[in-house]
Amino acid sequence: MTQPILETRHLRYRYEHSESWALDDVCFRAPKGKITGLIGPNGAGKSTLFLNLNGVLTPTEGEVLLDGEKVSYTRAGLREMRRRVGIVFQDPDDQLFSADVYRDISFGAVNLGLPQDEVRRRVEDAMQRTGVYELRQRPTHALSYGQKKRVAIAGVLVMQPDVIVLDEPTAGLDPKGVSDIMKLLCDMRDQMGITIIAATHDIDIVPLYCDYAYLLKEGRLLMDGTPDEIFARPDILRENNLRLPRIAHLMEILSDRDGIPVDRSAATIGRARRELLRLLEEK
Ligand SMILES: Nc1ncnc2c1ncn2[C@@H]1O[C@H](COP(=O)(O)OP(=O)(O)OP(=O)(O)O)[C@@H](O)[C@H]1O
Repeated sequence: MTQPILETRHLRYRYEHSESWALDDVCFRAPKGKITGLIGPNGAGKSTLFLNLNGVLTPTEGEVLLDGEKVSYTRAGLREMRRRVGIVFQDPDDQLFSADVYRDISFGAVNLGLPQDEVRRRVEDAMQRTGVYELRQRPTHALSYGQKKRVAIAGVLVMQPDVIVLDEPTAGLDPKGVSDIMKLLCDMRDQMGITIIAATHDIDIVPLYCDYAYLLKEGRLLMDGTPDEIFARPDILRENNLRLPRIAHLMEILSDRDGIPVDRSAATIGRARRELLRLLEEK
């Protein structure tokens, strides 16, 4: 793995009045400039981990490191952490509260005390990148769900973060909305070098867009690796109520129903392509 920009070491978190650990001994490393997926069933601890990753929650035990430095939970340390690690909640209505799109996106930059010109420059850049420029005067309540998601991402981009953490970025979107939002995240990685961490129940996102992934269950990390490594263990995914990606289902159908001798565990585009090319060459 390349150098992690954000890391937890033996992180444990227990909510007040709770007897069990929401996170237990979690060693999570987000490689710099990559997209890391976090998959896991309901209640696995994904949201709790995210809130620890940007300082909204303070670890009960263990530590969080940003760029190799232990996070300081002083006022200044937390302000710096929240500027560098942006969070996008699952429901954009939890994030948008200003009267119109422009004001909502500018909120964080205004709060940083930046000069007006710089605020305007950052907001315009964020609106262009997220494709919401045309909506800038609209009231936020008059936007579609997908548009609200983009505005929420733009509001984080104006902070010029190093890392953006997104809870279920594709939930509630139609298929085009899903590919548009994932393309936006890939562009932010490729053009701006932003590290992306995304929690998702949408397993198809992992082989298509993620560079690395973690599987979390009942507060513990069960497995991590590249998509190829993760999907080489379909038994573990099935045990945890996660289905295989569609690519793997296709390979299973070709193998089991049609009797074509492909490796039925090929779950990523790269492996499926290699399998199909191998077959063509053998013909
Ligand atoms: N405010 C809270 N107080 C007490 N327990 C909580 C609180 N929030 C979450 N929990 C518990 O912590 C554990 C992890 O929850 P969390 O919301 O982090 O999981 P998740 O993976 O994000 O779930 P989902 O996929 O359903 O959003 C669960 O057992 C949950 O009941």
